Amino acid sequence: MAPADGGGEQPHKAHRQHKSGAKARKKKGKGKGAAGDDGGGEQKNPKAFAFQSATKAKRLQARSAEIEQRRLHVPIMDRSIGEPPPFVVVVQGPPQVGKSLLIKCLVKHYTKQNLSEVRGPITVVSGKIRRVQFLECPNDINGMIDAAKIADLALLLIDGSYGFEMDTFEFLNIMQVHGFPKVMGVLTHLDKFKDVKKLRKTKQRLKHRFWAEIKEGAKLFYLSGLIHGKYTKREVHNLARFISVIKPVPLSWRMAHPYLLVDRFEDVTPPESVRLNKKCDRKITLYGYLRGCNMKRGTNVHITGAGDFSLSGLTGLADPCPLPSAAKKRGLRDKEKLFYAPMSGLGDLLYDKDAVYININNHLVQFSKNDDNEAPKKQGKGKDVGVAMVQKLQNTRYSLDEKLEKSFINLFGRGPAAQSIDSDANGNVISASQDDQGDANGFEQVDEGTNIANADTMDNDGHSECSSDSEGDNDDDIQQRDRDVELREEVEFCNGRLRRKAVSSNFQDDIDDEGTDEDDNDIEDSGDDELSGGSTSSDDSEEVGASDDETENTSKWKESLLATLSQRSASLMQLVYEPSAKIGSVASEENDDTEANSSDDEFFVPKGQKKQADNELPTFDDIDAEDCSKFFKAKLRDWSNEDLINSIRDRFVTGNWSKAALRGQELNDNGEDDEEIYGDFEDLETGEVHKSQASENVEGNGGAHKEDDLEVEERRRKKLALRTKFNAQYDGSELSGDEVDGDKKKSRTDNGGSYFDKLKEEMEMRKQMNISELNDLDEDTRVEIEGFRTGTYVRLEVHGGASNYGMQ
Ligand SMILES: Nc1nc2c(ncn2[C@@H]2O[C@H](COP(=O)(O)OP(=O)(O)OP(=O)(O)O)[C@@H](O)[C@H]2O)c(=O)[nH]1
Repeated sequence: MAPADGGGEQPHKAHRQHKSGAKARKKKGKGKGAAGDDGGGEQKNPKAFAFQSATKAKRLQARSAEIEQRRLHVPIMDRSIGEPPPFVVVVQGPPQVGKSLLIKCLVKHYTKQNLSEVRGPITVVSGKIRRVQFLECPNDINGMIDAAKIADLALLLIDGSYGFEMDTFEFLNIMQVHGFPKVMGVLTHLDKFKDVKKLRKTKQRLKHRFWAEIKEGAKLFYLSGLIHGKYTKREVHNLARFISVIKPVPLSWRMAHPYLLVDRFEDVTPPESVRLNKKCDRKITLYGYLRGCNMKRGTNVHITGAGDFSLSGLTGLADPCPLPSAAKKRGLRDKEKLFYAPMSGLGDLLYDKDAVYININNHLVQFSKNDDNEAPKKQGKGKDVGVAMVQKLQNTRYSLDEKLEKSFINLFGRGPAAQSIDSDANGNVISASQDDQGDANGFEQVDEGTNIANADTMDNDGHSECSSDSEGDNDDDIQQRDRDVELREEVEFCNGRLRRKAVSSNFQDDIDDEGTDEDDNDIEDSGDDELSGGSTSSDDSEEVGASDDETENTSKWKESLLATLSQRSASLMQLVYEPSAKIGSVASEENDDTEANSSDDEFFVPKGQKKQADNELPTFDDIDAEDCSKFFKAKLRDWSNEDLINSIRDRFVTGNWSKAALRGQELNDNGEDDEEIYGDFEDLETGEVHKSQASENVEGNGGAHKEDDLEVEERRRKKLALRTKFNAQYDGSELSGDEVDGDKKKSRTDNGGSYFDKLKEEMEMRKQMNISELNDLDEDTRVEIEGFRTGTYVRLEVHGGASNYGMQ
């Protein structure tokens, strides 16, 4: 049929909206909800929306108040700026439980690299903004104590086929003392169970025992067994996901002290001194990521197991395992899956303060003596100079001792040979150390090579059905269960070694025991979806006083600054732009009163003597020192003295205010006088107009001032921007703007939330101000004032204490 209008477009039939029926009603309701045009039923019938039961309302109120209270924590000053240091995962368990294997599997998961042996901390990049450092906890009590101090997450490995051993409980107790970090249990050797029912019961029993020890709902992973000598990929993947999302618990002591987990160390003692005296004082360098808080030069350090030392050097190095740039792409490309394990012989480059060491795999460069004839063939071309040199060095017939002996004999000849012998000796010493290193590397790499070959065959494993379950919890309550469990140690010989079984009377340890099936489905039901349930809140009771963080280090950093400034020769910049005297005066101005007023004679009085003169009592300013608890005997003003009280009377309402006003008047008068003295005047004879200093500055240096003003203005704007950004992110302010529920708001204020919010805001503001101020300084000055920031890879140099390092 032809269209009625004779061509054009056929008009579409208009949509007919439902005016009645279910659809229309639904739409109506929606519209009301969104626009709220007619106020809805709440306005029409407020009674219907009022609470029905007073008890219920009371309970609701109590609940919301409880939730609110739980939200509140005394804020801790977070001093970290920039990239955070890697997250430390300590893998602990009794001997032969599978610690090394688990670390190897996790490293393989994150980096696709096979680790031949687990030695020292292993750093891997696990995400765009996250690095993880794995550490195998040694099987002795000292090792456990050290590991507990630095752990952010502890993976407790338990031999499922045997049950709990004493090592696990010992480590748990140690961790309790050091501020409990996050803990996850991992059951291994579950493949030893042939009976499925027995396996299920054992899992159940161990899970409840674990919960009793840590808390209800603590995470427990099950590694069901090995496939080609490795844990199944799926289970490792699940565990890795957990590790990646877990949030570290902020422990107040750790956040207030700088510490580092050393992942590499070198003995840099001159070989000659070692030769002369094997027990001479060694010089060692330690490398690691700085954690906790900033660290300044001149700090004393404690090396666990060795003692206290003063630092001879502290340098910041380039990050050996940097985070991939966050902005570029969404996921992590294979190339960027970085890792760093210098003690395990992984990683090609090692950076030092003034050198870079390159590791070359032996199978790539076959310099060993056996390949003497084959090497040139493999190269295809003639011998490279470098290759020839290395092989020549390998072909040395005489040992170092022999050569030294010979050179000693030659020395009597007094000919030109004596010189060459000298240099020879030096050369030998150097090459000897290189040889040593090469040998060591070679040894590791041979191992690695064989392992890689093995692993390649392992990789082709099929997936087994995964039964990895994680027992999640949604409960944030960190209160630990009461330890009313009686624990007994039973030493027995099992699987070729002595094992210390942990037997508790409250829990049936007999695996063969047929218990009730009450929770049989529990394990299978809980799954990976509970990832987010893992975060627990920390116990903040000990974190009071964190708000004073800014001031607590004041006196210390000023002291060290003054000391360094007085010692340091003036740099070129200072010579050109500032007289060195000025620096001294600025520093002394900042320092305490006594030091500022001290004469030259006093300046050269040794610090110790000065203290003695003060009757060895700490000064008032020591209260600001880092650990103020030590200085409680500080000599404060004697407020029983009447004169002293009178001297400050004017500052109170009862004081003589007229005097204070007079004083103010005098000050103003003086100011005016000054203006009169130095103000503008016109020389009537010459007709020259002299202007006051101030106005001259304003006019004459108008350009410069404008620039200054602009800078100030810009800085102010920057600060404001930061503040707004912070406010926008901050949940409290968001709520105050958007929150509709008046009750909630009220309870927040009532519960002191606003107080904590204010504290937090203040702290954040202070931090931002510090950052913006410090960013204006050049790097050296910044480090001098602030110290090295957390997350920096630092190199510590320590001198002395040979026997303590255990490296004779
Ligand atoms: N059947 C079975 N064997 C396992 C399991 N986990 C680890 N193993 C084996 O247990 C042995 C010890 O593993 P490691 O990783 O060396 O254990 P470890 O805890 O590092 O041992 P130490 O460093 O000596 O304390 C290895 O041969 C593993 O293959 C498992 O779940 N089932």
